[in-house]
Amino acid sequence: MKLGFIGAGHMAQALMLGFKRQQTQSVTITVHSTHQTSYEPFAATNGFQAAASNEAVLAQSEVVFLAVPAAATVALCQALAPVLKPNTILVSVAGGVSLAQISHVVPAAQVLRVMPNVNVAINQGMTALAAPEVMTPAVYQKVVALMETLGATVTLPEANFPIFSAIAGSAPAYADLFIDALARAGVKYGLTKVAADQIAAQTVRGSAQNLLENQLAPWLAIDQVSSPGGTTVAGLLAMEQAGLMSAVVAGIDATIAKEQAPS
Ligand SMILES: NC(=O)C1=CN([C@@H]2O[C@H](COP(=O)(O)OP(=O)(O)OC[C@H]3O[C@@H](n4cnc5c(N)ncnc54)[C@H](O)[C@@H]3O)[C@@H](O)[C@H]2O)C=CC1
Ligand SMILES: O=C(O)[C@@H]1CCC=N1
Repeated sequence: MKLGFIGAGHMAQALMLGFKRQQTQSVTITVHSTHQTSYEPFAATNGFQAAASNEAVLAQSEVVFLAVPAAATVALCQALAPVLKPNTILVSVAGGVSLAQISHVVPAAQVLRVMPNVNVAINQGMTALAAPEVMTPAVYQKVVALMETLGATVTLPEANFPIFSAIAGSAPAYADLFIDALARAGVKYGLTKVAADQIAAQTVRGSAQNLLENQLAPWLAIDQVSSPGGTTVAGLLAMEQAGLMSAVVAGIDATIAKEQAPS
């Protein structure tokens, strides 16, 4: 399948690297962004085609990912409208930009909204897709199958995108913050940061895999670690006293509030 990318920042690069790494579908990638110095070397290093313009990406691609800053997405679609081919599928990854806002400026286009996270780069992503009412199921399934090569997917109503974006799109940063906090505690007690980072990351990876493989609710796994009268429950209670769960929920509240009222 011929894939195109407009934008070559963090999200676009994660998607392109994931598509390069997966072995389920045969894909070719064409990319353009406003920063020549970033997309041209990236394309050359990875065997992708660097296009001279956004229009050239459109001309060469069946599915085009729009991965520019959210605030630039509608204007980008407006600029692309005159050169859009009717069978091109546009896939917007922009947080907080609705299908209605995009379809308003490209009414004849086949547009889909997805929310991936950066873990798509290693085919461990979590991606939501919103199925537009006007798109045929076959076209929609084609994009679902494409995104499934990058990790897990879920179809959600667009109304759920802000919460999904918070607990999956942004959450790699929040999970990394927790890992960093564990590691810094390790440094406090004498471990090197390099060793502590690895220990904390592997522990969190194992815990996530345990929940998924055994379909365990987190609280059940927490109980398994907490020996009666032991160290873990003492740590858990101190974390709760410091407001860990409330702090996380407050962070998610702020994430959603920002998406719903971008600056
Ligand atoms: N970074 C992340 O983890 C996630 C980001 N997103 C969405 O992905 C989009 C991009 O975010 P990032 O990659 O983080 O930003 P970024 O700032 O790293 O990348 C933006 C890219 O867009 C390019 N660009 C800007 N205007 C352009 C135009 N008119 N034509 C062509 N290229 C243009 C820039 O040169 C740059 O390559 C945003 O809409 C964001 O909401 C969605 C999910 C997760
Ligand atoms: O920070 C952001 O706005 C984007 C959307 C989800 C993850 N990153």
